[in-house]
Amino acid sequence: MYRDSSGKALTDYPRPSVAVDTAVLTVPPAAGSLDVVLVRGDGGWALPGTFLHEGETLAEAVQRSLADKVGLGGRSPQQLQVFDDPGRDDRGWVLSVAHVDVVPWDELAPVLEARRDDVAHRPCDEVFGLAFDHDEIVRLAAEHVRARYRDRPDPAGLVPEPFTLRELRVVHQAVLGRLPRSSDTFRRAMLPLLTEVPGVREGTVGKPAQLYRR
Ligand SMILES: O=P(O)(O)OC[C@H]1O[C@@H](O)[C@H](O)[C@@H]1O
Repeated sequence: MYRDSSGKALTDYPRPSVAVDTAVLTVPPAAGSLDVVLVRGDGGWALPGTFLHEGETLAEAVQRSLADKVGLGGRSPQQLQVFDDPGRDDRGWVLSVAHVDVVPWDELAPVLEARRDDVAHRPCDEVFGLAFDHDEIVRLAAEHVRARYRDRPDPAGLVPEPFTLRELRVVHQAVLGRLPRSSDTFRRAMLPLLTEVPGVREGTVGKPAQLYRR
């Protein structure tokens, strides 16, 4: 076993526990907001998270926590930031590696329905009083996703393809929490980044709208 010059092994020094947490974000239809998935735990509502097990990667721990606490599989959340305030968990010294994922509503809805007593979604901007420092993780995750949506058409793939410019703008508005820009400015910024596909969407009012993909 490795020992340093004073004869101590790594286990002779105080070590933090490591946890992972994930902000799973989505846009529910008609809600007009960027929502986060919350789970009911012993300390109240929280992000789905867990302690890292021996021999496990962070990505494996994230997938295990999403499967166990939300019932969500097949996702690969992205690392956001390490939360390392030594007092963040009053049970002891715990670092949390925060992750973020954006999941289309159609994929999330059946999962939420199956666990509706213990899993919920709330607008990110209205979430306060979560366990640990999870409020802060939600703020950071929302900022991260909003920054990605500022100049790119639906980078997380929330709008099913093909879509009209109006459908795209509605989702951008929900993610950003406000009207992104005038519809003309939005059109000018997004059009060069979209591929026109054959076909139009017939609406109840106005002219049929052109369809696009990312
Ligand atoms: O909920 P359990 O599994 O008890 O502990 C994991 C949580 O402990 C906290 O530091 C982390 O933020 C993570 O959410």
